Amino acid sequence: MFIFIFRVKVAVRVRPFNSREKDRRAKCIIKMQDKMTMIANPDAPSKSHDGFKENNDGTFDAVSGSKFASQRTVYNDLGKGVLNNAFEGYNCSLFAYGQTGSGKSYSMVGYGPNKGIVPIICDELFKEIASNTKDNKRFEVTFSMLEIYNEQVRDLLAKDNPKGGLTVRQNAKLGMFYVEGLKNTPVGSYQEIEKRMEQGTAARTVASTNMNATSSRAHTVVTITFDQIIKDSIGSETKKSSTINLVDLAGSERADSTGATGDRLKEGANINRSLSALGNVISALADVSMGKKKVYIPYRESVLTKLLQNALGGNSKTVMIAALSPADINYDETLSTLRYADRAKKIKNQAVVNENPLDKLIRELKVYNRCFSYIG
Ligand SMILES: Nc1ncnc2c1ncn2[C@@H]1O[C@H](COP(=O)(O)OP(=O)(O)OP(=O)(O)O)[C@@H](O)[C@H]1O
Repeated sequence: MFIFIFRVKVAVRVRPFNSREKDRRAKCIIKMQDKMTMIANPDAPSKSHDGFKENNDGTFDAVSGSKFASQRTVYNDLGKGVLNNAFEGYNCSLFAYGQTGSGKSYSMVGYGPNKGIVPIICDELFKEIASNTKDNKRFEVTFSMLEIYNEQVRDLLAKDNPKGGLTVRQNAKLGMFYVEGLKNTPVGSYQEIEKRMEQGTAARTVASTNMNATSSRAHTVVTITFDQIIKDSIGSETKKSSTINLVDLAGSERADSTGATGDRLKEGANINRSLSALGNVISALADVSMGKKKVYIPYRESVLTKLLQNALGGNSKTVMIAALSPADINYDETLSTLRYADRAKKIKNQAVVNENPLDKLIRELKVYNRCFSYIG
C-alpha cells in the first residue's frame, strides 16, 4: 500500500464590508499579493474598500479590478480538487474557520442563489457520476449531516434526537471516532442531497447576535461517502471508497463584540472551548510536522477534535478556508485566525487510496492473464 504525505492546504477568503463595519467607517487592513496575505496594524490603516456588486439574479460578483472571489472561483480553486481526490479514492476534508460573521457559512453552504462550496461539490459529484457510469462501473453515495452543539451531537436529519445527544464512540480496531446511530442516507441525485441539506440547514441551531444576524451556534459536519464499484472483464468486483467531510465551524467570538448573554453566552463559551481544543490539536500536529518527537495529540479534548481526527493528522487530503473580515475593528480576531491558519498549513497528513490493494492486484493479474492467453 502506498502512503502519501500531504500538507493541509489553507486558503484565505476575505468578505466585503458588512453594514456594521460601514456604519463604523471601518478601514480595510487586509492585503493579498500572490499567495501571501498581509494584515496591517489598524494604527496605520490602508484604504476603505468595496469591490462587490449584486447581479439581477441575486448573485454577487467581484467588480473588475477587485480581488474578491466569487462562489464559483472558490469552488474552482478548492472544490474541484476535493472532487478529483474523492474520485481517486482519497478521503477529503474541507473546513472553514474564522471569527463570527466572517463568511464561513457563506463559503460552505451559501445563502439563496449564492450557493456555497458544499452544494456545488454535491452537484458536480452527480454530474461526474452521470458521465462516468458504465456497464462495469457503478457508484454509491450516502449523505449525513450533524451538528455539535454545547458538546452534544445532534443528527440534523433525524426527527428526534436522544436527550444528551448521540454517543461518540471509538472504533477499537481503527482507533477512529464515529457517531453511533447517525442517519446515513443513500442518495441517488443532487436533488435528493439538496432536499436533505435544506432539511438539515433548517434544523441547525442559529441565532442572532450583534455580529451576525444568522450566527451558527454549533459546528456543522456534512459527510458524504462515495463508493466506486468496478467490475472487471471476468466479473469480480473491487471497490474504491472515499469519505468527504465538509465542516462549517461555529465562529470564534468575544462576548463584548457579540453582546451575548444567557444562552448565547453559554453557547459562545462552548464554541470557544472546542475551538481552543482544535487549536491545541493543530499546534501539536504542527510540532510533529516540524520534527518534534513524543508529542501528545489531544484529540479527546472535545467532540469536535474527536470527529476531525482523520481530517487533521490522519488519512485525508484536507483543505481549510480561513474566513476573514477586512475591517480594522476586527484586527485582533483576524490576526488570531491568520495565526491559526499559519499553524494548520504546517500539518502533514498521511493519505492512502482506499482500495483493497490485494483485490486490485488480483483484478489486474486476471485481466493480464486473459490478455496473455488471447495473444498466446
Ligand atoms: N464573500 C462574501 N460576499 C458577500 N457577502 C458575504 C460574504 N461572506 C459573508 N457574507 C455575508 O456576511 C454575513 C455573515 O456571513 P456568515 O453567516 O457566512 O458568517 P459566519 O462566519 O458563518 O458566522 P457565524 O460564525 O456567526 O455563523 C452574511 O450575511 C453573508 O451573506
